[in-house]
Amino acid sequence: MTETDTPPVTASLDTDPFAPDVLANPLPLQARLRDAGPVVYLESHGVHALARYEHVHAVLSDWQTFQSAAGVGLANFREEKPWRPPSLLLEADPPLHDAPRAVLSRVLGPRALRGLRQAWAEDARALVDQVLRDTEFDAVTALAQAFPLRVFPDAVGLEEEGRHHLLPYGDHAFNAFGPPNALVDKGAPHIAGHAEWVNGQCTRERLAPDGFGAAIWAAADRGDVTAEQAPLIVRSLLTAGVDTTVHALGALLYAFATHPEQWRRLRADPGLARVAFDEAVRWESPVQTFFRTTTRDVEIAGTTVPDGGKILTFLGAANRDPRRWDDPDSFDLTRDPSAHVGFGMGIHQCVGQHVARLEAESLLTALAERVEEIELAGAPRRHLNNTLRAWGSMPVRVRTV
Ligand code: HEM
Ligand SMILES: O=C(O)c1ccc(-c2ccccn2)cc1
Repeated sequence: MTETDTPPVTASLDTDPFAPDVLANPLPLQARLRDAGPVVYLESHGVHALARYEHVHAVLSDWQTFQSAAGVGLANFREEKPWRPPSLLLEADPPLHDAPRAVLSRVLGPRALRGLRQAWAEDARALVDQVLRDTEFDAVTALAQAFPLRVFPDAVGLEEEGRHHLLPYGDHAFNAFGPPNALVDKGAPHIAGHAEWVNGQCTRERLAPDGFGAAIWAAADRGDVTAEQAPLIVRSLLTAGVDTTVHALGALLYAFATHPEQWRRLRADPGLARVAFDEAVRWESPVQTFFRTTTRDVEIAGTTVPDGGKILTFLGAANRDPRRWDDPDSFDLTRDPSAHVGFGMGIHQCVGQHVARLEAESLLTALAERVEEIELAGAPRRHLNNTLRAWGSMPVRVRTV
């Protein structure tokens, strides 16, 4: 065998990316994964990991070779029953994916949201005025959780009673993409109660006549999707649309509380609110990882992954890849973050991203009008989740005008 015949050896690591200490601070493992090679075999779960921007982008852009229908978690739906009926968007490939996606693209699209802009801006100002009666508060509970939970359930058309089920339902759903570890065990005893309320809210009669939910049922009445599909499409909003934005807003507030010069830049130019949100999503990546499943034996950068193999894409690592980003670890409003993979990439790229951006812009604009300085008033505490990077609490101190 000459030198050139020797096949490249695939790097492997025995670190568990879903271990509590790694979830609390994933940055060292992300750097090790990026540097170990384009593809790294994770012995802990028998999967192949991608942490460099180039390969994460390429895999998410090729839905035929790297499918979603076998699940986007560690569980392989070809071998085991999902914990709940699969999502018609997230856990479906074309053609099944096409009609539900087209419906949500319209229901959640920028044009549909124009009617919410004024109301959300006013609601954000009302919340901020109320919170700023104190100069110290917990930014997670008072803002990052409070604002989405004030505006999003109303926009969907949910009943008032029972909305406390939303956060724990989503938290369990995102834990369930990981391995069956202690985080999944913690949520399992309660998920039936949360799911009963969530699934009940997806039925036509329990939805207000003028929200995203009613618009999905109207699409079923038009025949764009079937009446059987409509409740599952509404369920997508309730699963994917709450915890993600709560933790993205947490990331945004943490970024500004630890970068006073960037806060001054935003106050000087409030038009930076939207780019600030995307830079926070790149920098913290509230959605850290998820999987794809190969549909054939496929070679990725010299490593052959067999058909049915699970590929773990590290969005957080890709969003800080020095091969793609200058000074990736800095939170910097002068950069163009638009190519980040924090909302995914390709046909499954987040269909709710415009809703998330409008929530963030509404809240951030209201804060920038009144808060001259914001800083941490104590050590923030992480909330651990197998998929989400989140803050459990974040004491802050503000100086207002
Ligand atoms: C900052 C907040 C958010 C982040 C970081 C986020 C992130 C993501 C990511 C990474 C994906 C791709 C998953 C994959 O490729 O398998 C995704 C898909 C999705 N997101 Fe979001 N999301 C956010 C907010 C929302 C909101 C507010 C909604 C609903 C209103 C939503 C609904 C969905 C749905 C339905 C999908 C599946 C799309 C498809 O498979 O075609 N997300 N999101
Ligand atoms: O359609 C659903 O139920 C659903 C849609 C999207 C997600 C998701 C998964 C990973 C990263 C971001 N979002 C979860 C659930």
